[in-house]
Order: sequence, then structure tokens, then C-alpha cells
Amino acid sequence: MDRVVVTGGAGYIGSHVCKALAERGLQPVAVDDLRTGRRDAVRWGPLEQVSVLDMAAFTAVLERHRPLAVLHLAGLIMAGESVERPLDYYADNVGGMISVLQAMTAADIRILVFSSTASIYGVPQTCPVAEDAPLAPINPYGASKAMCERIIADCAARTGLQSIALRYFNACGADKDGGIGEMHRPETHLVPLAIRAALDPGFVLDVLGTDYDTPDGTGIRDYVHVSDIAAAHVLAFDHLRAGGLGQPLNLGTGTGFSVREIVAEVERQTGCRVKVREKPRRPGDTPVLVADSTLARQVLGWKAGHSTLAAMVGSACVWHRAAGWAD
Ligand SMILES: NC(=O)c1ccc[n+]([C@@H]2O[C@H](COP(=O)([O-])OP(=O)(O)OC[C@H]3O[C@@H](n4cnc5c(N)ncnc54)[C@H](O)[C@@H]3O)[C@@H](O)[C@H]2O)c1
Ligand SMILES: O=c1ccn([C@@H]2O[C@H](COP(=O)(O)OP(=O)(O)O[C@H]3O[C@H](CO)[C@@H](O)[C@H](O)[C@H]3O)[C@@H](O)[C@H]2O)c(=O)[nH]1
Repeated sequence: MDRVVVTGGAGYIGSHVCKALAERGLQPVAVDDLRTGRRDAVRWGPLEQVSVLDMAAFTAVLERHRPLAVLHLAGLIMAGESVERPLDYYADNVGGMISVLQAMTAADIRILVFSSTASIYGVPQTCPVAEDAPLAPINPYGASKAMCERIIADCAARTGLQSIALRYFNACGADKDGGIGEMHRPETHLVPLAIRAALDPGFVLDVLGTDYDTPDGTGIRDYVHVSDIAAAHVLAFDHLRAGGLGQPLNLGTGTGFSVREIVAEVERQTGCRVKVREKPRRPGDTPVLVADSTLARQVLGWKAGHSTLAAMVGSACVWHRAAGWAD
């Protein structure tokens, strides 16, 4: 069976990517050091418990499995935390990227799909934001991902590397079969926290900023179903394997929802009040981020088919009712 290495394969999005690869008839090999990932999320292929920072060990994994491609999702992910711990973010995200590219070069693996982010746009001048907008990250997390994209482009210009950077907007929701879903440790993301604040009597959601220049004063994001993001990885892999041109692609729906709109949807779906308290803005947060994903549709034929608000919040509610929350 043809193999594909998924770094961060024990994480939230990586585990959904592994499932999508398996459904496409490919064997995913998860490479994850389990610093935040979960062993029980690795269900569709082997787990190699290795840090991508360990170039020699990661090269050995590539030599052993001879994958057709590397899908690089491993990294640190919290924009707010990156403001507090910038060096950790540059070390894991930029250091990890360099190590992955060195290992791929050593093992002669030429196809790369990279997890980039909407955070690289910072505070975009226009929304929905397209891929040709200036990259102007306002936190170390976004800056680390912009650096990775630059490093990939520099390598691709000099070698046979074929790559696509997928700039995801806000991943949420859970797999339809219920076995995997969002369980970050610690959890800082809005959708799981809002669901918890509805279902767990002892938990309150902090609304982080109520004075943004938005209709209800709270931050607006483009939420996209994790299964749609996973599907985009398979499409990107197929596209590159067929010799298609690599380029950065936004993954979003083109519609933004405010924090209060997410809270209202959680209340509608659970039938419970979401307990909230209003707090100041979180450092490093952008007021509004919404994607123009026309290019992903044109290049990959990608559609965010599962990403209605009801489907995203609904699948997340089903997951958390069964799995609870990480503490
Ligand atoms: N969650 C989102 O909304 C979102 C949006 C845009 C981009 N992204 C990107 O998607 C990727 C996956 O995010 P996620 O939400 O699944 O996060 P996650 O924390 O669930 O997954 C990241 C995984 O990477 C692993 N990891 C981290 N550093 C590693 C290292 N050096 N070596 C090996 N494994 C390592 C962790 O153990 C974890 O399993 C990240 O690169 C993130 O920046 C996420
Ligand atoms: O307890 C919370 C958590 C979040 N928010 C707000 O909810 C929105 C979404 O926040 P969150 O779910 O933390 O996601 P982002 O900070 O937008 O970042 C996510 O989305 C980015 C892409 O847009 C990814 O790159 C990041 O990895 C991922 O963490 C923002 O307006 C936050 O201010 C709250 O009000 N209270």
C-alpha cells in the first residue's frame, strides 16, 4: 500500500487527515512526539513516536516507510500563547520545518503539504482575504508559519520539491463516525470551550474582547469543518502527485461568525445556556478573519461541504458529550 507520512498525526487535525488518507486507499504513518497529541487518535496506521526536531530519527522514519509524501502538521498552535513563549514557537515550528525539509532531502521525498494558517495575514486590509494579500502576522505563531512558507518556497526554487501550503482558517467539528474530535491540551479554542460552558455546570466561557469594531463587539472567524480540511490534504496530495503546480491555498467558507453567534448556536444545539463572563481582548488576536477560498476551489476542486454552522457545532457537541474534555 502506498504510504504517506503525517507529522502531528496524533493531533486534532492530523488524526482526521490520517482517516481521510485511509479512506482514499493510502496508508498513513503518523509521526508525533505526543507532546499534545493522543495515542488513541492514531487508528489508521502506525505511530512513530519521534520529534520532527530530531532530524536523524525523522530521516530514519522516512527511509523505513518510503512515503510518497510528507504532510507536515506537527507544531505549536496557539496564537495567544505564542506571544508569551515566542522562542518555543519559533523553535518547534521553524526548527521543525527546517528539520523536515532536511530529512525529506536526505530521503529524497519530494511532495510536501504544509499546515499554514490564516494568522499569517495579521489584520487584513480587506476581508474575505485572498492568498495574494500581504503577509503581516501580529503574533509569533503567525510569523513562524510565514517563515515556514518562505523556507519552503526557497527550497522549492532550488530543488525538485513540490509543495502546497494550506492556510486553514478556524478548524472545528468532529469526524462523523464519532471516534476522533477536538481535544487540545490545554483547550483554548472557542467551540469546545463554549460547548463545555453549556454542558459542564462548573465551567464558564470567557468572551475575550467585547469592544472590537464588529456588529456585536466580539471577534469574527471563518470556521471550517475539520473533515473538510482533512479532505483538502488528500486533494492537495493528489494534485501534486499528478504534477500540479504548488501554491498557498486558503481553506475557509467565506462566512464569518462572531463569538456571540457561536455561543447562540451552541445554546440552540444543546438546549442549555452557555455561561459567559466578559474579559479583555487576548493579546495577538485579530478582530476579523474570513477567507476567500476561490483558489482552492479552482486548483483542487475543494468545497467546504460539511462546514455549515449547524454541522460543525452539532458534530462537536456529539463528540464532547461522548468524550468529555481534556483538563
Ligand atoms: N486548529 C486550528 O484551527 C488550526 C488552524 C490553522 C492551522 N492549524 C495548524 O494545523 C496543525 C495541526 O493543528 P491541530 O489543531 O491539530 O493541533 P494539535 O496540537 O492537536 O496537533 C499538533 C500535533 O503536533 C505534535 N507535535 C508538536 N510538535 C511536534 C514535534 N516537534 N514533533 C512531533 N510532533 C509534534 C503534537 O503532539 C500534536 O499531536 C498545526 O500546524 C497548526 O498550526 C491549526
Ligand atoms: O476562551 C475563548 C477562546 C476564544 N475566544 C475568541 O474566539 C475566537 C476564536 O478563537 P480560537 O478558537 O482560540 O481560535 P484563533 O485564536 O482564531 O486561532 C485558531 O485559528 C487560527 C486560524 O485562524 C489557527 O492558526 C490557530 O492555530 C487556531 O488556534 C477569537 O475571536 C477569540 O478571541 C473567546 O472569546 N474565548
